[in-house]
Amino acid sequence: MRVNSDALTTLLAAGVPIALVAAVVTLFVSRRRSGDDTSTSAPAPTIERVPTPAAAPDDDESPRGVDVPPTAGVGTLDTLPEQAEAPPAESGLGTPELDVLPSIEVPTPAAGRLARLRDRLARSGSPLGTRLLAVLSRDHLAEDDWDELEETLLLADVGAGPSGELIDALRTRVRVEGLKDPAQVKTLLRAQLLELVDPTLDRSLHVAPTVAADGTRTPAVLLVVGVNGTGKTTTIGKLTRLLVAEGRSVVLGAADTFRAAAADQLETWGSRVGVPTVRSEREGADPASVAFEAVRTGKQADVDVVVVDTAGRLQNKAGLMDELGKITRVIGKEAPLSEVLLVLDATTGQNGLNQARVFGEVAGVTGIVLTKLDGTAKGGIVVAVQRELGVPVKLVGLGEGPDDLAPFDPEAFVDGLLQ
Ligand SMILES: Nc1nc2c(ncn2[C@@H]2O[C@H](COP(=O)(O)OP(=O)(O)OP(=O)(O)O)[C@@H](O)[C@H]2O)c(=O)[nH]1
Repeated sequence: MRVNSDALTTLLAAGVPIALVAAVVTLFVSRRRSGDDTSTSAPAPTIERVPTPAAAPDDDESPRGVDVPPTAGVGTLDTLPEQAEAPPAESGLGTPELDVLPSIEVPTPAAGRLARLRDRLARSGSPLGTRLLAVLSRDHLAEDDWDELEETLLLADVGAGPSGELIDALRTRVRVEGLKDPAQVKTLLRAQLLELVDPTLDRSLHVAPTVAADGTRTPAVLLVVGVNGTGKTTTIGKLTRLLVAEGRSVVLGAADTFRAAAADQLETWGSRVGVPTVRSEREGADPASVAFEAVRTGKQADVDVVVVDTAGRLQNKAGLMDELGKITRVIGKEAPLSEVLLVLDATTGQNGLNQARVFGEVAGVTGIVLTKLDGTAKGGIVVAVQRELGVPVKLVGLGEGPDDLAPFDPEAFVDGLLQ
């Protein structure tokens, strides 16, 4: 690793306890994986931070100056005792200072969430479905009616291309089949909308670690990108809960170093469900360094998934490309990226689509998370953004609550629109 004198000074000033704390995270996670149950709620230690130089790849993109706080190893354990446990005395960490922190929460499983998606869409008034059905149930559909239908779709952010396709398909079938009965019209509309949303796309989240022939496991790495304020950190928090609810072990990487509060926010989300966060104590630290350390820590700790948050607060495409390119290259030294999730705010309409286009070009997006779907009746953005990027919406944000994130289900979504 080449380190210039400034960087060296910074490195020493930052004090980097990577090896030590990674070992603690490893101990914590391996205990959790092995299912050890410490049913007594022993308070866990606060680990003293010891400056240790970070090992890193041997080039200019070497990560440095990252702290790996043992956030998971803390808590009064009254719900999931196996999730947070003090390292044993033989770990060489010395006498731990005892600390009492909040209990670890039990997130709700994903299963019940799809129904909530339907409820939320229905409660949002869903003018798309209601207005479409109101027009389609008229006795004779004149040219103006078809224009009104198309306008309704456009207003719901479905996009010009898909709206035109849906109207053409509906027109043909209504004419050919002579449909009048509202129930039949609704069934037809449902089928057409579903086709637009495309139930054939693979919406599974790739979160399984890979296992080499020799049995070595490499965690799945999820990189979360998007413009600031779209809900990246919140989404990672919610997603972490979803993963924990499925029994997966997780490490978070706070590579949004632009704002110190973002790392605090992520750490808080993680600690609520016993998940550690790798972060830098310095605002403005190299995001790629944090990302690298998070993945390396996740590997050492043998976790299932590493989720990396990013800032997305860049002024231009070239800067964004540089930063995300560096993050992905540096992560790639440790593990392949399993998913690049683009977080988009559903309420931003065309602006969101422009963002999607840029991130799609620079970040190799594999899935979309559409947040704040609870705050808009314009569900058509699902169709438009999938068309724009050619990748599926995999998750949707349905509120600010900790479990308001659901795997996207096309049928539940369309039914929600048509309620
Ligand atoms: N209603 C609603 N609010 C949401 C949803 N997801 C996130 N939010 C809110 O959106 C706001 C921004 O969320 P953050 O997670 O901080 O956004 P970010 O993209 O990480 O922003 P930066 O850290 O500035 O890059 C917060 O107030 C969240 O509570 C959602 O699905 N529904």
